[in-house]
Amino acid sequence: MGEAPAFFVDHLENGYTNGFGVKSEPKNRDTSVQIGDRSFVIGGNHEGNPLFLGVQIHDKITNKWSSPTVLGTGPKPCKGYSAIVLPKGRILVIKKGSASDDSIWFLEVDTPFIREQKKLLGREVVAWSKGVRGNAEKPIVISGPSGVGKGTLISMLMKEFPSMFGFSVSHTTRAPRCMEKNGVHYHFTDKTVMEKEIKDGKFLEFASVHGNLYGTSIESVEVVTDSGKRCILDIDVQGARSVKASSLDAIFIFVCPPSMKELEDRLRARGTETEEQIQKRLRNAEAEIKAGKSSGIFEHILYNDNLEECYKNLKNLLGINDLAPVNGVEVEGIDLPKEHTVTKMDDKILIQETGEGTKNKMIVLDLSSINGGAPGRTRGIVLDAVKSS
Ligand SMILES: Nc1nc2c(ncn2[C@@H]2O[C@H](COP(=O)(O)OP(=O)(O)O)[C@@H](O)[C@H]2O)c(=O)[nH]1
Ligand SMILES: Nc1ncnc2c1ncn2[C@@H]1O[C@H](COP(=O)(O)OP(=O)(O)O)[C@@H](O)[C@H]1O
Repeated sequence: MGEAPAFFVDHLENGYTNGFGVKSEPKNRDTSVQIGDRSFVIGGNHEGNPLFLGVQIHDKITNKWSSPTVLGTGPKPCKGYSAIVLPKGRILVIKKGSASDDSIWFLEVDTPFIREQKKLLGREVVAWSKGVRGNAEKPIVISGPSGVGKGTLISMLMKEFPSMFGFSVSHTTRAPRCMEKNGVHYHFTDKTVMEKEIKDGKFLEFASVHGNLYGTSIESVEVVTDSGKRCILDIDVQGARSVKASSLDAIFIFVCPPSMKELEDRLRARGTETEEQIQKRLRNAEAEIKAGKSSGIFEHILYNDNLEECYKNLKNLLGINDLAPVNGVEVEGIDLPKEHTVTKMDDKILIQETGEGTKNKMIVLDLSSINGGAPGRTRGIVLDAVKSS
C-alpha cells in the first residue's frame, strides 16, 4: 500500500453489519478510518470479549464486513479513541483519558508483518503495537547445539544484570526436567494446544527440534520489553531464521563447542537426557553447527571453551562491561488530554485539547524517528507540550 491520505476521526453514520451479517448500531465510542476501499472500525469489544478492543473491517467494493484475526496485545477498551492513518499500512490510535504510558497505540493493517501473517493464516489479519517513548536496545537471539552452554551463559548474564535483561520464556511440548519450572524455564504445553495457538497467529516463530515443538509467543517477547528490559531468546537455528525474516530487529549470536567430544561430555555430565535423547541431540548438533556458521543469520560466533572467557566475550560484543549503565525504557512523560482533536502535519501529530474550562493545551507527537512495530512495540516516540504564551 502506498501513502494513505490523512483521514480524521469519523463515525460511520448508517450503522454496520458485523462479520455474521448482523446489523449493529454504531456507538459514539467507535472510530473509523478509511484506507483505500476499506474502513477500519475501532471500538467496542472484539468477538464479545470485554478485555479486547474490537476491530472490524468494511470493504466498500463488496459491501461486506469482516472480523479480522487480531494479533498482539491491544489496548483495553476505553471511553473513546482518536485515529489517524499513517503511511505504510498503520493507523495511529490515541486512547482518550488514559494513563500517559498507555495512550499511544498503532494498529498495523498492511505492514510487511501483516502481509506475511495473512499469507500464513490465509485470512484477514491486523496487529496491535503499543507506542513507547524512547528506544530499547535490540533483542538478543542466542542459538547453538544442545549442551554447548547457552543456558549457562544466559543465566550468568541475567544474574549479573537483573534489571537489564529478561528471558523470553518459550513454549515447548517436551517434558519438564526435574529442576525446570513451568512459566520460568518454559511454558510446558500440549501439542494440540500449541498447534491451535500457532494457527491463531500467537507465535513469532516455532520449530520442531529434537522431536518436540518449541516456539516463541509474541506475548513472551512483549512481557520482557514492556518491563523495559532487553529480551534474550534461546532458540534453535530454524527459529533464528524465522526471527531474522520477521520485523523484530535483533542481534544474532551462535555459540559453538570447542569440539564434538567436549559437547558430548557436557551433555552427559548435565545428566538431563536419556542415552537415546543424547544421541539424537548429537546427531542434530553437526547440522546445526554447519548451519550456524554458514547460513548468514548470525553476526557473531562465540566459542564456549573456557566459560569465563566466553562470558567475557559475550559481554564485550553486547557492549557491556562491569560499569555498564542500566538501560531501560523511558516512559515518564506528558499526559494526553482527555478530550482532544488530532491533526496530521507530515511526521507530526498535533493533539489539541478541547472542552470548556480546560487550558486547551497542545501536544506535539513526533513520529519522525519511530521504529519497530508488531510483533513488538513501536518505539522512538517523542512527545512535546507546546507552551502557551
Ligand atoms: N525455534 C525455537 N527453538 C527453541 C525455543 N526454545 C528453545 N529452543 C531450542 O530448542 C533446543 C532444545 O532446547 P532444550 O530442550 O531446552 O534443550 P537444551 O538446549 O539441551 O537445553 C535448543 O536448541 C533451544 O535453543 C523456541 O522458542 N523456538
Ligand atoms: N565452558 C564450559 N565448560 C564446561 N562446562 C560447561 C561450559 N559451559 C557450560 N557447561 C556445562 O555444560 C552443560 C550444558 O550447558 P547448558 O547451559 O545446559 O547448555 P545448553 O543450554 O546450550 O543446552 C551444563 O552442565 C553446563 O554447566
